[in-house]
Amino acid sequence: MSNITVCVRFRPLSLKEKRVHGDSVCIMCSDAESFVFKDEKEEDLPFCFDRVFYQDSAQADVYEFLALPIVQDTVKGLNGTIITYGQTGAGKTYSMEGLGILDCDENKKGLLPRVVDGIFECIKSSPEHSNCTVKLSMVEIYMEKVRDLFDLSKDNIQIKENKSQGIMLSGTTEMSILNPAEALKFLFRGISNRAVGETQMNVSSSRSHCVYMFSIQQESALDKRVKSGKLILVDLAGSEKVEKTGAEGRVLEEAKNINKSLSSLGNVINALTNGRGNHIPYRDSKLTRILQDSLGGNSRTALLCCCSPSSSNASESLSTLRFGTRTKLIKTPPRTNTRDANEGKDFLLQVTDNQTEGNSFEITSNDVREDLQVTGDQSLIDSRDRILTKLRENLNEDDVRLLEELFILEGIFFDPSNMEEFDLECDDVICRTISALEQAVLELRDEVEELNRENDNLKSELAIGRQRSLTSIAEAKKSYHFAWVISIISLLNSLIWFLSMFFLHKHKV
Ligand SMILES: Nc1ncnc2c1ncn2[C@@H]1O[C@H](COP(=O)(O)OP(=O)(O)OP(=O)(O)O)[C@@H](O)[C@H]1O
Repeated sequence: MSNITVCVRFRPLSLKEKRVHGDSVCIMCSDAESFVFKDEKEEDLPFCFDRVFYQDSAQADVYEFLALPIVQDTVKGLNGTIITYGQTGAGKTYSMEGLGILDCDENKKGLLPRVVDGIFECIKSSPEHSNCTVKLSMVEIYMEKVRDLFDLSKDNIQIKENKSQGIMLSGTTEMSILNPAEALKFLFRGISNRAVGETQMNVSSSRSHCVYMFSIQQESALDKRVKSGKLILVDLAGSEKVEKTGAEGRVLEEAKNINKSLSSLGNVINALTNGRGNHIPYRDSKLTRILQDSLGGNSRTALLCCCSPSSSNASESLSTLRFGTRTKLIKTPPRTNTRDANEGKDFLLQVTDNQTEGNSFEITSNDVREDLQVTGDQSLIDSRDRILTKLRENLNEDDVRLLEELFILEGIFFDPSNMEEFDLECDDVICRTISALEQAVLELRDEVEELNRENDNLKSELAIGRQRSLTSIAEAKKSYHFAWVISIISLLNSLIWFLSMFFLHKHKV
């Protein structure tokens, strides 16, 4: 079991912060892993993380500690994720890209260009590097829609789930990249298409969550096994207090969407760490759905919490630090993704081929079938009705009506092959439905467990009762034999008495 690596980075005070609030900072450095934070009430709060990067930290140090081990693992076939999180203007994009993705200043290069270099260096030193492909796709989540940054006409990409490959973005444009220079060119193109706007905290503020996905495949020349690693970098949009930033109109709408998806991320992390093993609300937002594998599944993940050191931003920085502390409690065990070469080719087809969209529902429908052990037609109908009842409890009326129109009245029972028929606009409803369905399955599973427990109790009570009855029957048999013996003895006694009387009478004693 490996933890998510959580690091904190404080950027230098900005000119504006210095001008308006002076040099006052809210942190006192203890060492490379810990510091003391002074909150708004001037109370000292100690914090400890995997690594703390202070104001004068170098971009190269952040890359080497946080990203390089993940890059190396991705080339070996593990999935990896690197996320930058923090208040707007806290330094997420600077950490991710540097001053600009094509900026030539070696010291200021961010994680992305270094990751690209790292991927190709690791491939070069790998023994299987001759049969290797690297692909890049880029999407942004803007106002709860996933947009392809390489093809802006694809502005509502669907998030799908496949049993073997996990979460996939169906139909996104994938660029094959042969060297770092080519990768930078594509990154520049995608980044230029991002939604950026001016806020009071940042003149060039990212108004969307940006997701960079590198997929690396290597086919072994020896045994033809394919190793595939997926490396996801996420530059989150910054959280902001709208009352503080004075956002209005479109900027306010954007801020509301950003804050909503970040709060869904917080809810997922709380659910993953509260130790109750309950339902994880991944489907509450596009962001959490895309990060599902990274947070709760098959990925080695690092989180960089970016903060302003200024006392004027203490409350925002404190909330970022608390988010980081909570995330540190998640455990994710990464697995190597290896399969046969032919299987690997199928995967490549699946990612690019829209015809396979239906596969996304495979897990849910199979799980439901397995969970309910549906075998015959009648039990299938019974199970469907029970699930529908549960769904009705968890969905609003409109969703249930649409759901019925979509596939229940048609007699379709979550059959993946029928999924293509659905209007893509209904995807949100389907997502909520599947979420509710998962909840229903969990509840039904609890019910089944409860019934099994009751069944076990009844069985043991029955066994005790049976044992008692057997003992009673044995005792009754004993008493019955005893009664027989006593009766025979009494009969013999009577006979003796009768014969004695007869003898006495006959001889006139
Ligand atoms: N470590 C750093 N060293 C020097 N300058 C930095 C550092 N971090 C951030 N900056 C500067 O601070 C400003 C805001 O940073 P950046 O745009 O990265 O913030 P952000 O967290 O991405 O904000 P938003 O969420 O609004 O996009 C930029 O001008 C950036 O160059």
